[in-house]
Amino acid sequence: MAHIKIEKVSKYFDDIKGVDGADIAIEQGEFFTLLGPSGCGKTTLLRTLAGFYRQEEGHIFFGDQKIDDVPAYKRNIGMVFQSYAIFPHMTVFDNVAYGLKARKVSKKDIEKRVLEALEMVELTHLKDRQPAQLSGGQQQRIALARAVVIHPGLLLMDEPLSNLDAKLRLKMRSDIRQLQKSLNITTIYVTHDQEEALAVSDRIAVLNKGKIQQIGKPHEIYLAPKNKFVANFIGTTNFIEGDCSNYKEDGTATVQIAGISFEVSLNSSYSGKAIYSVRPEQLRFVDETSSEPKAVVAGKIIESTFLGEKVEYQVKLSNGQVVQVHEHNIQFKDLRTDGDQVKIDLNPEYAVMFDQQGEEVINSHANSKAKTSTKAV
Ligand SMILES: Nc1ncnc2c1ncn2[C@@H]1O[C@H](COP(=O)(O)OP(=O)(O)OP(=O)(O)O)[C@@H](O)[C@H]1O
Repeated sequence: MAHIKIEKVSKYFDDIKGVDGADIAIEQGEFFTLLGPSGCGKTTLLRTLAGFYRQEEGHIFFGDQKIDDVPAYKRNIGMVFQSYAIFPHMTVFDNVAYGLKARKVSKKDIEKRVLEALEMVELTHLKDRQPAQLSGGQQQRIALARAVVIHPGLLLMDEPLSNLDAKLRLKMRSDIRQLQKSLNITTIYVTHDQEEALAVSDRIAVLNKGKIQQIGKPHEIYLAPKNKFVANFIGTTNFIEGDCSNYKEDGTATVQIAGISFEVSLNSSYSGKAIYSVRPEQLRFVDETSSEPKAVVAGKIIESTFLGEKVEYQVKLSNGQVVQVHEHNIQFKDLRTDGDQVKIDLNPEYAVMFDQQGEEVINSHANSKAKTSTKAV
């Protein structure tokens, strides 16, 4: 049985649907991330789970217990927010002890558990300090210790790293993940940062306008996006418009893109405009020696940016469209410069093709062979 089950939950603010029919089942110990742009409903869903909002539709279960009518303070949830929300007038120790005192835990047990929690976040040596004497990263660690010290059944984190600088963010996200794994706490994490989501999550739900677009493991979301929104929101991709025609019994059809045409396998019959999505690192330059290029199109490099581990090229195709190509493992001899004429394999094997509206995947691409868990419940 799922540890947390969100069943067709909708939360309205007058006529705005903050969350629209969310269906999610989360396993014990899972690190589950709600990812999406500003205003997509991440915080609303988190606050509904916490019991700060009451959903208008649907139900929430913790195990087999329906908790729709359980007040927030009885849900046994630990929370960490973007603003550290720690008490400025209390010491680090007292901040962490707060939830235990409220639960009338004995003084001896409070001492033991607070020290354990501070040890986990490596703050034992600062236990007598006031929060104002601590850095942002240290303050967020107090918030984390305070959330886990109550031994919550569920840990909710709302953009906990957004106030930290880039380097500290990387360190903290890996610390959070390790702590979460070692405690095996089911965690729901909110972020709008797709790289962060890919790095920390067991699974991700991508939201847009209150609706879940896709649920899957990080690689599934990245390699097999279910619609144009997800392909665009996660990572970088090239969208190339084309036409799909001539569907045959064997499941193949002809796609015309950027002045060339080639065969693709479709999931089912389709003809009409299509949107072809291919990631910059999946595109490759080809020459006479390349093995089996499938869909070669000519172009000219109009901008190259050397970034050490990779070079990012902007390539203008012969039909005028500009695509991004990222090359890794660069050797001196491979470097290309502005104005170079190149040929690119549009590589249908790894591309995802959407219908004209960008709502459905129409091709059966290599990535669809990966097992996907896009079903919500
Ligand atoms: N208290 C409220 N009253 C009215 N509308 C609200 C309220 N809270 C959220 N909304 C609306 O509900 C939608 C979802 O908001 P929410 O804060 O959940 O988004 P979010 O994905 O967390 O965004 P952000 O990343 O900017 O925090 C938005 O359209 C927002 O304007």
